[in-house]
Amino acid sequence: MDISCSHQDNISGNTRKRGRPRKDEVVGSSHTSPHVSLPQKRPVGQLESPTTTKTPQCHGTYNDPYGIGHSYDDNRNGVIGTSSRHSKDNSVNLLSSFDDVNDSESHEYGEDDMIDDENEIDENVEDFSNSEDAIENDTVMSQAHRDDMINDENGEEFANSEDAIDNDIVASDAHRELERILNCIGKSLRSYADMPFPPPEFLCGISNTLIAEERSYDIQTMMVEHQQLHSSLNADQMIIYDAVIESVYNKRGKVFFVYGSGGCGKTFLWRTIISRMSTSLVSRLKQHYISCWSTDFPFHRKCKNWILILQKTHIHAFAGLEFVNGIDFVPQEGKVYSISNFSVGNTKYSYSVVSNKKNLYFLNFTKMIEVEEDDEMIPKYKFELAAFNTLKDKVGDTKILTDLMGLVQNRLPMQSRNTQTGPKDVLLFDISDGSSTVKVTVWADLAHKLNEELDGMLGQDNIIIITSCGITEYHEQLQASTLSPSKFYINPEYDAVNNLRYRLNVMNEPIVLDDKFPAGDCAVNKTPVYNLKEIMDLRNSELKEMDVICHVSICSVEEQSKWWFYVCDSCPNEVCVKDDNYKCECGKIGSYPDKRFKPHWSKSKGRERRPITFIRSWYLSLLTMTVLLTIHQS
Ligand SMILES: Nc1ncnc2c1ncn2[C@@H]1O[C@H](COP(=O)(O)OP(=O)(O)OP(=O)(O)O)[C@@H](O)[C@H]1O
Repeated sequence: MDISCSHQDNISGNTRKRGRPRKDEVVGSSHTSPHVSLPQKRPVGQLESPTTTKTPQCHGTYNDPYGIGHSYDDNRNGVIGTSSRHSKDNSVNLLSSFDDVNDSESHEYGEDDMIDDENEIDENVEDFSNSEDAIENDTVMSQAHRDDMINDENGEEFANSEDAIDNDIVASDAHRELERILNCIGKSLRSYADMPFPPPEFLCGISNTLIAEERSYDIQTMMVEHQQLHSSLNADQMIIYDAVIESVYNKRGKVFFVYGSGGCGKTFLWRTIISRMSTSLVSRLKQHYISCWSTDFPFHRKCKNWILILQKTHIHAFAGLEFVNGIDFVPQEGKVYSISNFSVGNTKYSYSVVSNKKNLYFLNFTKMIEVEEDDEMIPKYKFELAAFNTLKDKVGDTKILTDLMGLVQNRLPMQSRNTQTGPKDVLLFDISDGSSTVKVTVWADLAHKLNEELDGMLGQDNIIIITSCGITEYHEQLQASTLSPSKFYINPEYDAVNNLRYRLNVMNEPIVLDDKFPAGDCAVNKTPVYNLKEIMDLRNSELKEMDVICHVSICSVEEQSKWWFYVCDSCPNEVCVKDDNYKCECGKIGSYPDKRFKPHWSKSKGRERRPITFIRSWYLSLLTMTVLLTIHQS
């Protein structure tokens, strides 16, 4: 057997031969060798060649500046890797964080499997309270839900819903037809910069032939094929396989040349790698599932909406009923799930519940597995809390719904309101941020649930977070009203809640500092006490992990360098203070940004300086118990 660079047809030859089997193809039947049949398989390294080396050669020395799939236009001459054609439509995007999702291109796989319901709010939602008398305004909101209503630049409140839908559909249909015609002559609307391109759901069945081919692979079949092929790889093939997969999964972007004589097993290896790629179409993401509601629109399929918290932020996911009915468990809020084989697309519709510009689409073959061990890297909650003094801008905003936080005040007994769909129960109360109040109307079942929970918490100051509200204004009084995706959280363990509580306390009473040094507990717990030198020496000890209490004297507080900063709750950027609010480049204005720390500590004054990162809970105790105390005392 030889493996050589000159093996032309390895990639540039007939792609069907090298490609993945279609749904109608039988695994293993797409390629047979005239020399070696499978029952008498002769793995790489055992096949004879009189002229060339028997050892497969694999080089992975070139970095791909663009990442897999964009690294080389010409992948002939025995280059084994992921061709741009494959990666473009079946990319292996190992998304490890939300940033990756943000950065990833829109992926759409198999239109039949796509969820085409990207609408945002349930038609049957409880809607905005009417500014007049807090009666819900079903008409306005349900029209808003059906349409992509937007505030007209000229001041016209909302477009006529039915017309807007029709026009959109007609336009998209026309663009689809144009695209189909252009495809016939090998062109596309995308070639014309000024021409709009129809949304993916309108492209069903007319995609570019290559894309259509790529989408027609049967994932289940490919998984079985991969298992079969992979289990047959010989040692040499396995080394190359591992190197390629490692590069792809760790985004190293290497280019590999695998060469050898005819019949030595290059194609076999190629098929094994490609079948692996296609079984991991897109990333695996761990996420907290936090919220669920249904949409059911006249022209869209039913769909579950989930809000998923990823490592840095959260995202709106759509799961079609085929997927929901196909899983044998009900996802539970707060649990962590690993999901794979989903699609990522741009947010195109109004009434988003999060500001994230990407959505996840669960496909029929998306996998969702509960993760038992939570490494606590994914936060339990994630909100985009709006500052009260920015709410005026959100009145009538049909783009992004609003999360609010405040102290519950002036709760009225449950009452009933007449609406267009009949009488509905409402719970009315105010929330305060210490300087202003917002009137809140909670509708129907959510109202009963909230009322019950607040009844059980009488006599204490309750801080509530209400998500996905609509904002209205009446007589200069801002009002928030719950909608279908709205949820409430009373006194959740969330930084912003602690901040607000602290702020409210500061406003009402003098700060009391705890003058007990926490290290006093060490005698009780028998935790060993080490000085700084002894702690540093622990680096050389065999102990891998231990709890210590460290007594340190703070000689000075570094005032010049910033050792913490505020970050936006919509994106990871640092925010700056402007007009009593925190403003981010992304446009978000908030009152309760998250804090990030980048402290340094000194082994001794002026000498070795070590950057360390503390998790927030450690810092809070440090701040209240030590740093604040020291500052005040000195
Ligand atoms: N590890 C393996 N286990 C079983 N069969 C194998 C293995 N490796 C290769 N084969 C078989 O050996 C035959 C030749 O392999 P393959 O077609 O991959 O070689 P090749 O190097 O691509 O040949 P050519 O350069 O002529 O295209 C095929 O029938 C293939 O199924």
